This record gives sequence, structure tokens and C-alpha cells, in this order.
Amino acid sequence: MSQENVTPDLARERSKATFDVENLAEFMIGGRDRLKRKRFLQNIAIQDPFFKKQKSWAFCSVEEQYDMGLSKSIYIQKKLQEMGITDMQEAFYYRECAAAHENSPLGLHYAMFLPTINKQATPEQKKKWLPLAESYKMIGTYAQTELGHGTFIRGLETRATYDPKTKEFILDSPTLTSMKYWPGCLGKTSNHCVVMAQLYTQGKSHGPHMFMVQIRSMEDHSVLPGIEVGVIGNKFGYGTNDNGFLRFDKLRIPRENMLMRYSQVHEDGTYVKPQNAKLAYGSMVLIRSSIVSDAARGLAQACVISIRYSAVRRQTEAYPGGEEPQILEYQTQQYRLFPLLASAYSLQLAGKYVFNTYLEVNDQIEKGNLESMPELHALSAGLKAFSTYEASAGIEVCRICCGGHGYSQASGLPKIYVDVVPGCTYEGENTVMMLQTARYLMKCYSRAKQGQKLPGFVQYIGQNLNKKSCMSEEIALGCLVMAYEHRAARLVEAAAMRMQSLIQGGKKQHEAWNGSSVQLLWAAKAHCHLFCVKNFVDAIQAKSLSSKTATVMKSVCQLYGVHGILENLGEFMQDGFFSGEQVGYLQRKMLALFEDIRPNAVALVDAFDYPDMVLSSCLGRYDGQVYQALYDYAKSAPMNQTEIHSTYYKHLRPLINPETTSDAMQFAKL
Ligand SMILES: Cc1cc2nc3c(=O)[nH]c(=O)nc-3n(C[C@H](O)[C@H](O)[C@H](O)COP(=O)(O)OP(=O)(O)OC[C@H]3O[C@@H](n4cnc5c(N)ncnc54)[C@H](O)[C@@H]3O)c2cc1C
Repeated sequence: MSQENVTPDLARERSKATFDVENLAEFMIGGRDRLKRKRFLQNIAIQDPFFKKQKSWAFCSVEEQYDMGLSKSIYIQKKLQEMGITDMQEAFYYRECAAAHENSPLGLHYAMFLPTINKQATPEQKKKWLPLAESYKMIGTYAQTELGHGTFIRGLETRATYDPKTKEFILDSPTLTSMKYWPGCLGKTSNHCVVMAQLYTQGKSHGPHMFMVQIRSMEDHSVLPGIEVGVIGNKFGYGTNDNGFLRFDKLRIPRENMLMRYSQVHEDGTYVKPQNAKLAYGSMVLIRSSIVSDAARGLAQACVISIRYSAVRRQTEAYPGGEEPQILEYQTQQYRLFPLLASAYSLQLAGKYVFNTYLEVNDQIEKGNLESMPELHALSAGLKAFSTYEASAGIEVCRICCGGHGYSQASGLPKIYVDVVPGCTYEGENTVMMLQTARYLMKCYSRAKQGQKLPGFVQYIGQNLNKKSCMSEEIALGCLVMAYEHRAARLVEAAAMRMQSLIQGGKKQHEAWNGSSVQLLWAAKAHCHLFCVKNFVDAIQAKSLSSKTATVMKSVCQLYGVHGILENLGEFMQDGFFSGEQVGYLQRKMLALFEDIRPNAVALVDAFDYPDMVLSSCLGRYDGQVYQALYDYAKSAPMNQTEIHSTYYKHLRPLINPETTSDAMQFAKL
């Protein structure tokens, strides 16, 4: 990044750093070559005049945002083709910079439509659809959620009834609540979609299955007969995405349009069920691990913005007549921002772990060996929820930490927030995800109680809970991990005991589940939190970290662990695991860690290696020239392009000079 014009405050911060930023940036991305390649690709986007001339999305209407999003996505795709980039990770680096937080209206085509064909279609279906989808003749999305049901997939009402006479399925939306509602890229962009519908054949229902459905003409984009489709209207964010609704009126589609890799309907209507219903787990793990990384990235970017800005912003004389300190000097600012910085590192490492583990077991999944899947599936569901909650709440804190300017779109923070927060809902609502994880934990608990050995990471379940913490003034990483293991093991047991006592008291299984669900939620959260701490501790043992970087990362990791305990103290203290004295060690250590991290705070956010184009923030600029940037942003606002705004003639002039009312009436009629 250019060192030109960097404010003295940021230049001084960088010169004070005690570790090599490049070393940490390489570690986080997975090596020097990858970092170089990422920078090379992002630099192409940064230099491209096409992106430079784009209007700021913040000054656009939703329709303009959609238009701009589409034109950018198509341009980006062409560029990737021209550059011959087929590797997903490389395409991501380029797209991350070029799209700069713009949720692509073609996003679900890449993220869901193509992968669903790849994973769920037969070889013949792939041969037919993939060339069309890869060349954008077919543009598609994935339509599952309905107006009445999102979470409860078995409750979906869209029907696909097989007619053996014509060898077709009849797709129908029999009720108002059965219309598809929310799918991204559906309203105006897609001409096809994979639809999740209840399969009926030979008079029997076989549950939800996937069907390829053409909804618009591939010639002129007109909506096909039997289909009603449109956008759902403006949302909290996602202006570039045409989330839509879709209804079917007894639409007939060929039998071959059911995605038949795992289950089939024969010509005579005979249904063949999948060999293993858990085969869908693989795609879910993949998507959820990418959501963990997206959330981590959002939080990391918010930290870059708020920490750089806090190093530039000065406020309030420390003593009468004294210099105004950088707001980053305030301990309360450090208390709010540094744990979030630690969280951003932890979540990035967690996302990486789940993704890499998925890649390792993917071959086994394809061969139908799902042994390691339940653990990974439960972890990815919980982490998806844990990370999106943590990141959303953290981004909002980062925004508040920027004072008034954090509220301006110029800060980039509101946009990051609205991009990350729907991750709490899509691909499985967070509470429901946590309860899925809890279900797995309950199974593990009962196996542990029967004396069975548990796999890998869940071995802590069922451990002896009569221990006390080994924590000393030093705050050893091993004692931190032990504390998180103890808390998770205790909460898993407490939830299991509660379930058991409700059942023994005469409640039915589902009643006992609901009556224990708050405790189940606590247990699942503690499990995910433990994973993040343990994974962080393991990750920083990497040989590729220089000793100086490892020292700094140890402090960041300690802060992550210590702050997490202090924020959830009741859960760690309830059974007397920590003494009051030990809590004192933790509190003192947290304050000491703020002092340790303070000289490296800017370097630690620099190591995330986000160019200004990715951050799109006047406050988070690498050069720290925030005030000029805010002024330029204000000057570029459309309302500043005329001296007198049209509303003056419409509303203000008649108010100021009532005799001009008739003019106003004239104006209103125009
Ligand atoms: C921005 C955005 C993009 C989306 N994109 C797509 C898309 O591309 N394709 C698609 O098909 N869908 C999409 N969705 C829909 C999304 O997947 C659903 O909204 C999501 O699955 C949640 O379902 P729901 O809306 O029915 O929530 P509900 O299930 O109605 O949840 C409402 C509340 O009920 C609680 N609840 C529900 N069930 C339980 C339970 N069993 N136990 C305890 N509590 C429960 C939840 O915790 C939540 O608090 C998108 C949604 C958003 C916001």
C-alpha cells in the first residue's frame, strides 16, 4: 500500500510495531505466494478505470444499485475469463476487491445454482445443464424458503406431483404461504431455478426434493406461463440483490428435471430413496464454513476501519491545556475494540479450519463414507451461528466507537453490517443452528455416559467436573483452554440433566427438549466458543510465525480467551471453578493485555491486508486522511450538485413566503 501522504499519527503507529506485518499477513492467508497473488489480482481491480468511474452505491436508489451490481458482476466475470482465472480462491480475491461489498445479483448463480447442479445432478443432467449454466444461457438460483416456512423444510408446501401418463411433474403452489419468498437473484435476474418441493408419486408423499425449473424465456426473458415471479421489495440492505417471490400454477416440467443423483422417480412413478439421507451434509458444511469466513471478514474490516480511525481521531484534552489524545489511548476504547480485533483473528482461523477440514473429508463424503461428518456438520452449524452473531454485534460496536462519523455511510460500517447480519438468518436461522449443534452434543453426552470414546474435539464431554482451575497470574494458554472445556462440559451436562429430569417428571421428549432449549443454546454456544479458543491456541503454534509475531499473537489469543471468560463470568463461576482471586488475575491481565497490544494495534489491522477499495471507507483509509475524504464524500452527494434544491420551491418557499403557495401548487402539478 502506498506510503504517500500518510498522516503522522498512522506513520508513527506503524513505526512502533514490534512485529513484521508481512509475516502475519502471509500466515493468515496461507503463505507468501498466495499473498503476492492476492495483491496482484486486487491491484488489477484497483487500477481498472471501469471501477474508478462507478458512482458510490450509497447515493443510488435500489434500482440503480441493482443495475450497477449487475453491470459490475458481468464485467468482473468477463475479466476473470479474460485472465483465465478458474480457481475459486483467486476469483474470490479479485471479486472481493472489484465488487467492494456489493452483493452480486449473480451471486447465487455461482454460490448455489452451479454447486447444486454439480452435487445433486446425475452425470447426464450435468452434461445437459452445466455448459448452459457456465456460459450464462441459464442463469439460476436456489429457491427453497417459502412465505410460510423457512426453517422447517419438511413443512414446505410447494408440490411436485408425478404424472406417469405424460412423464411430467406438476409443480404447484397450492396456498398463499406456499409461494417461494426470499431467494436471492430470483425476482428479475434468473431464468432458471432449483426449486425445493414436496415430491408426490403413486399417491405417496416422499418429502422435499429438488427440481430444475425454467421460469423465464432464454430468448427474451419473458416470464413463462404457469409462473408468477417478482421482487419482494426493499430490504434492510442487499440493494443489489433482487430477492424474489415465485408461484407455480400447475406448471408441467419433464421427469428428467428432478435432480436425481441420490433419489429417483422412474418412468412408471416408482420412487427410489437415497442410500443415505445425510449425503446433503457435505454441501451444508461447505456453505456454512464460507459464512463463518464471510462473518470473520466483515468483523476484521470493521476493526480495520475503527482502529485506524481511532489512531487518527483526537478528542478531549487529557488535562486542561494538554494535547487531545488519539481516542485509541482511551482504555474504554481499547476495551471495546481490542477484544473484537482478537475475535476477528479467531473467527478467521475458525473459518479456515472448517473449510480445510471439509476439503480433507470431501473425498470420503463423495464415496459415501460419512463417519466424520456428524461432528463437522454440528460444528459448522454452531460456528455459522456463533460467528455471525459475534461479527454482527462486533461490527455495530466498531461503528459506535467511531462516534458520529460511524453513522455515515462514508464510514463503510453500516454497509458491512447490513451485509453480515443476514448471515444470522439465511442458510439456517442461528438459534435453530445452535439447537442442531446441541442435539449432537446431547448424543455425545449420552455416549460418554455409556463409557464410549468420543471422536476428536468433543472428547471433553463427560469429563470430571469436580476440578478447579489451574489459572495463575501468568494466564497460561493451557489453563484458558481448560477453563473453556470445563464450562462447555458443565453446560452440556446441565442441559442433559434438565432434559432428563423433565422426562422423568412426565414430559414428552419434545416438551422436554423445548423446556431445556435455553440451556441447550448455552451449551452449544460454549462448545463453539471452546472450539474458537482451542483452534486459536493451536494455530499460533505454527512454525511459519516468526518469534516476534508469535509473541504478539499470543497476547491477542490470551485477550480472546480472557475477555470471553470475563464476559461470561457466571458460566465459569457458577460451580466455583474459578476463585475470586483467579478472577482478579483475569481482570488485571485483560488490562495489561490492552497495554501490550496498543503499540501493535494498527499493525495488527494492517496485517488483514485489505486495500482501501475493499474497505470503501473514508475512516479506514490506509493513509488516514479521513477529514479530506469525508469532505470529498459530502461534496459528491447528489443533493450538493445544485445550489437550491427543488424541494425549496415545493415546500419551503410557500412556508417562508405564504403568498407563493399557488406557485407551489403549480410546481406540484408539474
Ligand atoms: C438476505 C436473505 C437472503 C436469503 N436468501 C435465500 C435464498 O437465496 N434462498 C432461499 O431459499 N431462502 C433465502 N432466505 C431465506 C432464509 O433462508 C430463511 O429466512 C431462514 O431459513 C429462516 O427461516 P424463516 O424466515 O422461516 O424463519 P423462522 O423459522 O420463521 O424463524 C423465526 C423465529 O422462530 C424461531 N424458530 C423457528 N423454528 C424454531 C425451532 N425449531 N426451535 C426454536 N426456535 C425456532 C427462530 O429462531 C426465529 O427466532 C434468505 C433470507 C434473507 C434474510
